[in-house]
Amino acid sequence: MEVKKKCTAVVLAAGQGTRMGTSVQKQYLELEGKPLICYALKTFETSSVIDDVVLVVGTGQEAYVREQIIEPYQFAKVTAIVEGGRERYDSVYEGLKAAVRDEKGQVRDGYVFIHDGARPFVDEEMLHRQYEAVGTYRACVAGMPSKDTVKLIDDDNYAVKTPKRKYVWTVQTPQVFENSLIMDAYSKMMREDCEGITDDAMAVERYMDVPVKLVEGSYRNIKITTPEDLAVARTFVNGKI
Ligand SMILES: Nc1ccn([C@@H]2O[C@H](COP(=O)(O)OP(=O)(O)OP(=O)(O)O)[C@@H](O)[C@H]2O)c(=O)n1
Ligand SMILES: C[C@](O)(CO)[C@H](O)COP(=O)(O)O
Repeated sequence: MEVKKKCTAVVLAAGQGTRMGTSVQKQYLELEGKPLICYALKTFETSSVIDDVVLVVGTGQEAYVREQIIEPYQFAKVTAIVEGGRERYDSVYEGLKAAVRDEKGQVRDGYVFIHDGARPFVDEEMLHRQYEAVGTYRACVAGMPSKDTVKLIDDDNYAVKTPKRKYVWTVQTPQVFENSLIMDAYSKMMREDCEGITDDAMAVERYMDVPVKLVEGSYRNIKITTPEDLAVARTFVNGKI
């Protein structure tokens, strides 16, 4: 029987939530009785795939997060809380450094699941699909076929290209990688060029000779970005759809 590889989730909660426009950062907004970040953390806590969690928070927020999130909700799998950086990729890199190294500082065998704390509806089935896929492909990201036609535009908003819709997926998190692959990709990227990087797969696409596999996520796995997303999230939590 194959031995299960260690899986660490890096959960990102160091963003400002500018597009949400609230004084409280969106990951700590209350969603039907508990902070939004608790939904993803609970899924990882109860998952049979995820062994431990590194939580990436904003500067100076560690005590707040311990007192208001980790302790009251008993998230025992959160073994490290680290401070993130200015851009999402800075935060991911901080999380990765804490997630993939052993006591001797070597990158250990295993997989890392990088997840936006602002996506509350990651689910256990998705984690299983990704665990299966990463064993084969080394790099896999959750995504779904685009429901809309997508246009590439120029700086003046003129359409320049319309890709065939069957080839267009919108990408989500978790984005899952072999530890050594994503560490190599991120280390190179942080040294060389992070321009325009908006997801983790791009680090592998840009710096490693390994194709990234898209794995079915879920249409419920939305990122809470603007106020209308919160209304949808409430509907999901209340089981109305
Ligand atoms: N420097 C950053 C930026 C983002 N994130 C995290 O990355 C996820 C996805 O980012 P996004 O939705 O863009 O969040 P924000 O950066 O907070 O939002 P905005 O761009 O509207 O400010 C979120 O869980 C966010 O907390 C992070 O940890 N560190
Ligand atoms: C990683 C991501 O969630 C995939 O859709 C997304 O790219 C994050 O982007 P944002 O600019 O931080 O919202």
